Amino acid sequence: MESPAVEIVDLVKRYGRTTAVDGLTLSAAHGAVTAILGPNGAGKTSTVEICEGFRRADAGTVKVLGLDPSRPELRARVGVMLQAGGVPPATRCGQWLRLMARFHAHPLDPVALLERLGLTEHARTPYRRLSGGQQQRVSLAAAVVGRPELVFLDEPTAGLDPQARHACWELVGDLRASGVSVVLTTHHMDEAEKLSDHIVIIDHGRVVAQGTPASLTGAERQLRFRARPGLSLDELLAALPTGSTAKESPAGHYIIEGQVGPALLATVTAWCAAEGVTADDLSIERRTLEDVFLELTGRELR
Ligand SMILES: Nc1ncnc2c1ncn2[C@@H]1O[C@H](COP(=O)(O)OP(=O)(O)OP(=O)(O)O)[C@@H](O)[C@H]1O
Repeated sequence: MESPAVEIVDLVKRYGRTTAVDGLTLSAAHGAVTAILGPNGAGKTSTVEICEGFRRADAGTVKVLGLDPSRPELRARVGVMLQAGGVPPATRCGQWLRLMARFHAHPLDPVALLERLGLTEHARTPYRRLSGGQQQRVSLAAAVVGRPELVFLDEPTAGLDPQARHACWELVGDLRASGVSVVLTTHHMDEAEKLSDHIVIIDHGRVVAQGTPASLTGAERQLRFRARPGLSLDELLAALPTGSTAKESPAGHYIIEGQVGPALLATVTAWCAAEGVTADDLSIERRTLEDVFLELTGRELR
């Protein structure tokens, strides 16, 4: 069996008294898109930057394309998109991409890449004069122009408008289709669900769940509605078939799980009518990745 593109075992990273990564184990398969999700401060960037060779681990092992991340030969094989850009401020983005392309044996065409990411008319603009979203796209282009075997994208669509976000998603889809392994971090659950083969949710520097998007969200459906906050869930549950669960999360948003079908729907609407409650936006849906994420990592702000 082919070894993973990235293999992390028992990784620990400390900054003084803060343990940012606390025994994290994960692997990212070859030719797949792996998304690392986690609340602010969960340890995503620390983990990714150790894989990129920018930070040193305090304990554990990390292998990137089978090699230690500090090995110089990885530079030609791995593309990196940093949160902070990493492009010299005075450099024109077209010039920067051409330079990056020259470091690689079989680069993508920089002109076509600029066009694809909507940067053609900004090719001669110094990096520091570009908008945040344009700078973000330049960093993305720089990460992939060398046609890497593996690419790390740290929050690639943060601050991008919907058009640019879609262009980025298409690019990631094409990378995957051409056999490139992609490891990305994101706070956008829809993006992770749409793009990834494998999702790893981390919190407090450890993996709390992982799997395919479908295995994480499950096949179970939920009935959801909005109504005034503080309805008696005990009374509602008493009216529902055994095995059902009901919760209010956040206030005024009700979620019922169990044998979700017409009978349950009828019971809920009848109960609401008897209580004089108007149930708005009543719908039957699958659990979303965001539901799973919040269940696993809580609602507390970090
Ligand atoms: N250079 C540093 N010095 C001190 N503490 C740091 C340093 N870098 C990160 N930390 C701390 O380590 C923890 C993990 O940070 P990290 O940037 O890895 O999280 P993250 O999951 O990428 O967060 P975000 O989603 O906000 O980007 C945080 O508590 C952060 O404050």
